[in-house]
Amino acid sequence: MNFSFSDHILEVHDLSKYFGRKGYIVTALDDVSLTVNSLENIAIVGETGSGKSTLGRISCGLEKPSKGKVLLSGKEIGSYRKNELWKTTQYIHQDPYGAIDSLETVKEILDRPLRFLLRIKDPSEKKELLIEALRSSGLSEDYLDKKGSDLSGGEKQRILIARAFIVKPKYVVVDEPTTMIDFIHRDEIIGTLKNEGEMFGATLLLITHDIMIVPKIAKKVAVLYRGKIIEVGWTRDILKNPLHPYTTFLASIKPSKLLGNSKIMDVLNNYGQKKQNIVSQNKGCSYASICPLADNNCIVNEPPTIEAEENHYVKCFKPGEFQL
Ligand SMILES: Nc1ncnc2c1ncn2[C@@H]1O[C@H](COP(=O)(O)OP(=O)(O)OP(=O)(O)O)[C@@H](O)[C@H]1O
Repeated sequence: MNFSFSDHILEVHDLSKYFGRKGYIVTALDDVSLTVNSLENIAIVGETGSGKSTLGRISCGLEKPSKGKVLLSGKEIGSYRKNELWKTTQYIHQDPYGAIDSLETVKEILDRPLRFLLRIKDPSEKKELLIEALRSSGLSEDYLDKKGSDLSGGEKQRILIARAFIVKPKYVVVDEPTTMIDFIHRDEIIGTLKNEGEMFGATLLLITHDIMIVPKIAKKVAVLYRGKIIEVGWTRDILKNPLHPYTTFLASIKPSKLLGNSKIMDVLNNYGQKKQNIVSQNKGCSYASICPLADNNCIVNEPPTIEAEENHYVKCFKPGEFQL
């Protein structure tokens, strides 16, 4: 499935990733193709284990594909020098608690990319960049001397955002930015990410379980299910008119303000658990084992990818037939 734009920041072609685990192979990604235009943020949604982080990590060079290729700004990702790669792309980790050393000061954390990637030595230039990075992520200069242990989860997340954008990357992968954050701070973090992307001219790839935050930040969305893209298109089209039964299910979850992310994840994970009682299939649609519409054709044959409306692709024999 190829969602095509001009001026591509990212092109993923026929990407597969296999992990060997305890004598058997896990297919984390299965023949994924995706094209992302510059400055058009994309969200990758799907349940636990669907391959979102693997796709994000490969797309910014943190992991190597088993098959296929990735072009970043038109250049094969494997051919970047390390220094050049980390000035072009950054990855914001999903766990701000694990990613920030509690003994380091904010100044030390933010200084590292300035020293090792941008090679900035002049102290006044450094200070200016540090303050700019803090301000644009919603924190004041006073944070420079705070230690990791002094920061709340939301503040840690903002420091990770500041650290990523301080090098002015063109492409940033943001892995589950709100999972470990209080529900009430979720929108603020999403707003900060969106503003930073716009301010620094970076395209974001947002990885999330939570389809509700997608329209706040991403123009496009790709839905992953068991390592395959099963639907991709403009966010507004997919939320208004989901065509794959799985996307229909995702789009139907309307959390109240009282529901936190963990609750949404529980719903999705419980839904995914049903799979475990069903014999896994090698052929056919990967969703057939739990799809309410599946018939013998879906079990035996792999569904084609069709363009159901302009720039709205779905991999299903019965697009749009499932309603909740
Ligand atoms: N380093 C690894 N070694 C072995 N298996 C892995 C590794 N990384 C991922 N996997 C497996 O690949 C599959 C996809 O994992 P991935 O983390 O990409 O999914 P995800 O959709 O991001 O899940 P989550 O939302 O829980 O982070 C899973 O079955 C996972 O167990």
